Amino acid sequence: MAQAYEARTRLCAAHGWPESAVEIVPVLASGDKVLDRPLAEIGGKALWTKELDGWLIENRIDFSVHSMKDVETIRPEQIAIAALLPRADVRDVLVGAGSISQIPPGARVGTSAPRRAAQMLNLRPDLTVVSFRGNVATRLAKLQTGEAEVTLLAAAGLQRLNESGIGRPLDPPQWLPAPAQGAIGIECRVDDEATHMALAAIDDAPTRAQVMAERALLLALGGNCHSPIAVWTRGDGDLTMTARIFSPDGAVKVEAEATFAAKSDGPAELARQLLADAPDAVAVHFAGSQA
Ligand SMILES: NCc1[nH]cc(CCC(=O)O)c1CC(=O)O
Repeated sequence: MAQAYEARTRLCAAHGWPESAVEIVPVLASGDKVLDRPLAEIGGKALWTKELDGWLIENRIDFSVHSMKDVETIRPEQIAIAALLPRADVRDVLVGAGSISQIPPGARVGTSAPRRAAQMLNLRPDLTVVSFRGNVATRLAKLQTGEAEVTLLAAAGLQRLNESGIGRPLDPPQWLPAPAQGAIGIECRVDDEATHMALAAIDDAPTRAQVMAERALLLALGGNCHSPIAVWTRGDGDLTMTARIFSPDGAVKVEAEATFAAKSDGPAELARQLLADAPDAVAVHFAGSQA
């Protein structure tokens, strides 16, 4: 909802519209309904877009607002990513300890994200990962009740909830975010030219360059919610991308870095390099290119 309000504010400001020109229709995603199992188990990312995609295609809404981290790499052909809002803080924050090295030996890390679990176990093999789902408030409550000592959350999500005081940001290159983390995307029907044009006015070019490159990397890796992929991209016209893939237990980490032009096949090339360098223990978790 915070993302939807931000999208409305930017859209109305760009066109001089009153906020009443945009009606916000809350739609509960299945990912928010099923909270007792890890996302990877119940079907992954489509859980965040399925309902809204249906509403959009059936003309019940004119555009939908998503956290791009939750949007699958292959979209329905009727749907266009019409705008990407200026990217917020891409970092994860650590809650429950002042730094990764200060986490008590053998502590439990609450997370259901394969990327966060593998990345943490790679740095701290002594830790134990426990499954942690739900919204920010639920996850923080689980820390309070002692289900885990530490957890990881996206800084962008906390900022949108006015909770940016929580936790310690984890800086790249030690800790890398998820593909498209911190970016809000707005989608409309491909054939709705008026809405597409209205939304194009608030599209942020550097964010689009980075997010599309990260989505291209994910696609070329054949990545999904079961595959721990972390990536950090900086730049605009020329992008520098650092990408890591892990074995689920964090024991193996493969890294590659490259600088390439936006919209080039740089991300696919980087993906090929990662998969070529990955031992079978890691590569087996990826479908390879053309996923
Ligand atoms: N469904 C998880 C999810 N998807 C997007 C965000 C945060 C906002 C963002 O990264 O844009 C979160 C919460 C989290 O990872 O802590």
